[in-house]
Amino acid sequence: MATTATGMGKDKKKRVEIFDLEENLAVDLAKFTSDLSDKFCKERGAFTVVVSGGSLIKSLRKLVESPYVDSIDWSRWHFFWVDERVVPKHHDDSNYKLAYDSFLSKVPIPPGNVYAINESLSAEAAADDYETCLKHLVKTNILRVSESTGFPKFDLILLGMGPDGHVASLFPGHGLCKENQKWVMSITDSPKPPSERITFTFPVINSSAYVALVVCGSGKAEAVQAALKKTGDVPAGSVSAEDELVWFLDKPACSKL
Ligand SMILES: O=C1O[C@H](COP(=O)(O)O)[C@@H](O)[C@H](O)[C@H]1O
Repeated sequence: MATTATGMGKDKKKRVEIFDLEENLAVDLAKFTSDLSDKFCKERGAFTVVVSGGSLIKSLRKLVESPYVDSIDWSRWHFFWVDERVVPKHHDDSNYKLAYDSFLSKVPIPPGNVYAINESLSAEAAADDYETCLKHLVKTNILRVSESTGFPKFDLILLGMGPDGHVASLFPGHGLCKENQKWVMSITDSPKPPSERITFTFPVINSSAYVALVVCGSGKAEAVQAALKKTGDVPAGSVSAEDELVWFLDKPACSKL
């Protein structure tokens, strides 16, 4: 059972969905993603999807089950990471490994449509390399560009949020949160290990057509409150989308609202 929260500001492009159980959140998130996949595959013959690491990946588990595993046109998916740790792909800290083990290994997305970072490079070079890859995909019309911002416009970005309110590898008080030129940046002083990472910048995240911000658990309730009530400096509060931002929350995560 989901409740659509009101009184969270006047932003018509923002919706807050609250679920009694994380299980129900996962069911709704799968339908939301599948509906967008159908829409964009029909409209433009491709679906560009970006994921974070962390707990988000577990909440995507219903997509790799019936009916979605058989009904989604996986051949048209293009799969990206909003942030990645600069570690080997088989490392337990790798966001690629996390997504591969419980998602990518279970669905037939063409391997050429899965855009992992080149982790053999330095963090700075890996960020430049990923940005170059995105620019190539813009040239080949797989990735759109936002008419209003000039930044790449993904169809859907699926984000988690840390207990401190960080999204992607954009941490509270870090200068990267203010970057307004680059598409992908490196960070070598991440407060959460591992320290070396790459991350999409806010202009890229906020130029996405749709963004889902998926947050569960009481440990994140204060950051959810600060982000939604705009009472604190938490990066998640700066997330927006060109068409729609949807917060998917379980009851414990919104216990302070
Ligand atoms: O370090 C990271 O943390 C965030 C949040 O993770 P969670 O396990 O608390 O949901 C994640 O979204 C990000 O991709 C990851 O690199």
